[in-house]
Amino acid sequence: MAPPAPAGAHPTSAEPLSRSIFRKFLLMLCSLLTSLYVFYCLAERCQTLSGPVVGRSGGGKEAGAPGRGVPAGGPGEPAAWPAAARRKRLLQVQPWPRRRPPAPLEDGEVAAWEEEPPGLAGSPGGSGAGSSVAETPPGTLALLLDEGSKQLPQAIIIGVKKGGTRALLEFLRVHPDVRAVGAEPHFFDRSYDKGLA
Ligand SMILES: Nc1ncnc2c1ncn2[C@@H]1O[C@H](COP(=O)(O)OS(=O)(=O)O)[C@@H](OP(=O)(O)O)[C@H]1O
Repeated sequence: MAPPAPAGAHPTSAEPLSRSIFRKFLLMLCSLLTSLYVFYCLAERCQTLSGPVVGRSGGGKEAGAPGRGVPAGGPGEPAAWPAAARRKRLLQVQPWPRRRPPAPLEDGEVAAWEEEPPGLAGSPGGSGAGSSVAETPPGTLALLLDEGSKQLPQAIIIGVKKGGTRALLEFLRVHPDVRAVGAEPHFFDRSYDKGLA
């Protein structure tokens, strides 16, 4: 019968083998956890840098298509994303408040309306809202809008006659993010009594 090994004696062969396996297992576990953490961080990063959404209405009609509301270099170009985000705010839908407009201005004239409807395609000042104005009889603000959409213009040009309002309208129309009406609606001086409906 063998006496028990004294303290500090050389361990048996089975003991270092189990320790070696345990160390390898720990090493593999640490590597696995590190890999999972890195993968998680990369997934979060990719989710944050996902492509911008342009517009809210119109489905995928203009999303990814060249033109209004899409970065010039394509939807996947990171350098153009900040500009696209700003444009997205410009193209967001503005709610249509159900209330009467303020009192008409004295000695004032509504010269033109500027609007930026969401998801509108086409050239600025072209056949969009401008053609609606030309075809719809005056008296309602609906004539400023495309069919099926209701929204107030985001900007209104107000000025006296011969005050240069037409020139201002034409200058603004040049901007690609401005959709201007084709004709002056004269809402406050001609159609105010009919309301917004
Ligand atoms: N920047 C600038 N400087 C000087 N004059 C200018 C400017 N922009 C427009 N105009 C003149 O303004 C006149 C047109 O004004 P409106 O567009 O307000 O006319 S309207 O009342 O809407 O029909 C029109 O004048 P008339 O040609 O005498 O009618 C324009 O020539």
